[in-house]
Amino acid sequence: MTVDGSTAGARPDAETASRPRVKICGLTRPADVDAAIDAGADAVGVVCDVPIETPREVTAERAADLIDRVPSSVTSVLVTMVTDVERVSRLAGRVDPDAIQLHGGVGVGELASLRSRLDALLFVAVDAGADEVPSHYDELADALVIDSVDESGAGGTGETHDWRTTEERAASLASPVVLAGGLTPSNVARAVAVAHPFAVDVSTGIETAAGVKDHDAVRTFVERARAASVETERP
Ligand SMILES: O=C(O)c1ccccc1NCC(=O)[C@H](O)[C@H](O)COP(=O)(O)O
Repeated sequence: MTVDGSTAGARPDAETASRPRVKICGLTRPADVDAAIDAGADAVGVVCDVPIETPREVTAERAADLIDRVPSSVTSVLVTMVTDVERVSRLAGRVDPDAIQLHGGVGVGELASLRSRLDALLFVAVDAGADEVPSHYDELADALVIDSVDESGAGGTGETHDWRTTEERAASLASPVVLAGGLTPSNVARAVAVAHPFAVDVSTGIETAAGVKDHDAVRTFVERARAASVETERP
């Protein structure tokens, strides 16, 4: 899931330019990574180094193994709540993802530093309920993940938010917007129709148990998200 409108390594045609990209997140098992890739996901995410209790957190070693399975045509994303520049750089060095998704807030100095030091895309999570998006996020991030986060800024809540508000917010942002929070195979087409995101991101809504993906749900989610056109649904 590059952020210039193409899938990594491929030129976008008219069809791929108008469809939302799909990120499958919170992967903890090799079979689930393979299932997401086989289903046609544009990006896959693993959660590592977060200060909250979550069954989706994996060690850096496991994160590296999972990301090692991801072909170059799919964007691998390391999701973390660490923002200390040295620590993120070390983690990125061990795991070697295409992109890093930061949750929990990140200052302008840290974000600028990460931007200049890391050879990875930077996605920053934004609280869907916050009044405004910090301007440095829009200036320095490669994409903004508008998510239903908890009080610590963590994602993976399984909660939806007001997609209409997200759509209005996205219109004022220069960065591509990734819609996350409570998406499921049943609601993703409607979410795309309302919010017109660049990409959709799902974890909880395709699980049989926390951290375990339902492969049928993964396939259905990707199919329905891909079938939903951002351009043709725009009013
Ligand atoms: O999944 C977690 O437990 C998690 C913990 C801390 C930071 C981020 C986390 N997950 C991020 C994601 O899985 C996605 O970006 C998104 O939040 C998925 O939301 P949902 O579909 O509601 O689970």
